[in-house]
Amino acid sequence: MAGEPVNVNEFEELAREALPKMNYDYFRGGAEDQHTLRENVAAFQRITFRPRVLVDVSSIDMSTSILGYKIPAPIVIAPTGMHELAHPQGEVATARAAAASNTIMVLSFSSSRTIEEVASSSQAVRFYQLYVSKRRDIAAALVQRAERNGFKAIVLTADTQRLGRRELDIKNKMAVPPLRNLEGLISTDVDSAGGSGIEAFVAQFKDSSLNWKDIEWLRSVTNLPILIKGVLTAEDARKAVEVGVEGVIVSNHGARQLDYSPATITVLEEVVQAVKGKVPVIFDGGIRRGTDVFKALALGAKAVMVGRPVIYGLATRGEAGVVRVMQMLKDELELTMALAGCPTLKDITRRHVTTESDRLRSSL
Ligand SMILES: Cc1cc2nc3c(=O)[nH]c(=O)nc-3n(C[C@H](O)[C@H](O)[C@H](O)COP(=O)(O)O)c2cc1C
Ligand SMILES: CCCCCCC(=O)C(=O)O
Repeated sequence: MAGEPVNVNEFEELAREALPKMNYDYFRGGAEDQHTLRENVAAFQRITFRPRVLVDVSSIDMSTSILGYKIPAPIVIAPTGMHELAHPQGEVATARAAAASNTIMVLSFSSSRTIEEVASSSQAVRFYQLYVSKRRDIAAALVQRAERNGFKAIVLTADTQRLGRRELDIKNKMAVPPLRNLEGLISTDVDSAGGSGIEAFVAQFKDSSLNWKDIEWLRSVTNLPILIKGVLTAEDARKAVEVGVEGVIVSNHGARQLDYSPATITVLEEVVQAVKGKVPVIFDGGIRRGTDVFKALALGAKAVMVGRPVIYGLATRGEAGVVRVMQMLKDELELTMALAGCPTLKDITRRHVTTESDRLRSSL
C-alpha cells in the first residue's frame, strides 16, 4: 500500500504484508464458511443515519464511564489472544497503547505475556478475560493473580465451550505459541492430529460443562465485578441479569465460533431491551469506523470493543500503531457526532439510525 493508512481498514492491508501467513490467517480468520465474519461488517453498512441539522456542535464530548472508570471515548480494547504473533512486545505494547489512549484494555486469557508483565508495564485500566479450565483451581488462581495485580473486572467468555472450526488454522496446522500465564499450570503440548493445535489445546483444557450456576463459583473466588461476553439473545441477557453479573457483552467472538450466528449489530437492540438498563451493555464485532461506533451507541451500547483493528495496528507499528488505530476511530466518531448533530453521547438516540428491520416494518 502506498503512503500512510488513512483508515483502520488500511491497517489490515499493512498487517497482511507484515506478518507471516500463518499468523495473519489466525488473526483475520472466522469459522467455517465465514458467513458471520462478512456479515459482522456488512450489517453495519445496511444501517443509515437520520442526522439532525443546526445543532451547536462546536464542542463534542465523547467521554463516558464503564463500571465507574472514566474514558474519553466509548472505545475499548477487546481481549484477543497471542499478541506476540503480531509483534515481539506482544500485550505489553498493547497495554502501553491503552494507557496512552486513556482507554481500557481487556487482557486475554490466551495472552502471550503474563498478567504481571502487563500490569507492571502500563497504568491503563485493565480487565481480565477468563476461559474456565477443567481444573477449577487453575482458573481461580489466574483470576486471583489478575485481582492482585490491579485488574478491575473479570470478563467471562461464554461462547467458547469448544473452539469454532477455523479452517485457515486447520490448513496451516497452527501450533499453540508460548502462553506465559499458563506455564507450569496447563500444558500446551497437545496432539493436533495434523490439524489446528489451538483447537486441540482448547478441547484438552477447557471445561465445556460450564453453565449459569458456575457464576456463583466465580463469585466465590473473586471480589471483582463480572461481565459475561458472548451474549446474542434476549433469553441469555435476562439470565445474565438474573444471576447478577455487572455487565453484558454482545459478541459473537469476531465470528470465530458459531458460523451463521447473527451479525452482532443486528441483535444488539434485542439484548439492550432485555437488560432494561439494569447493567451496561458493551458491544463488539465488526467495528471498523467511527460511524459503526455511533450506530452501536444509537442501538443502546454503552461502549464498543475493538478486536482485529488493534492487532493490525500492533502488527504494523507496535504500540504506536495501536494508538493510531484507536485515535482514528475516535476522530471518526467525533466527526460523525458533529455531522449527525449530537454534541454528547446522551444526544445519540435510536431515532438517529434506520436499521433493516425499521425499513421492513415501514414497508408492511
Ligand atoms: C485473533 C483473535 C483472537 C481472539 N481471542 C480472544 C480471546 O482470547 N478471548 C476472547 O474472549 N475473545 C477473543 N477474541 C474475540 C474478541 O474479543 C472480539 O469479540 C472480536 O475480535 C470482535 O470482533 P472484531 O475483531 O471484528 O473487532 C479474539 C478475536 C480475534 C480476532
Ligand atoms: C490457546 C488458548 C485459546 C485460544 C483461543 C483464543 C481465542 O479466543 C480465539 O478466538 O482465537
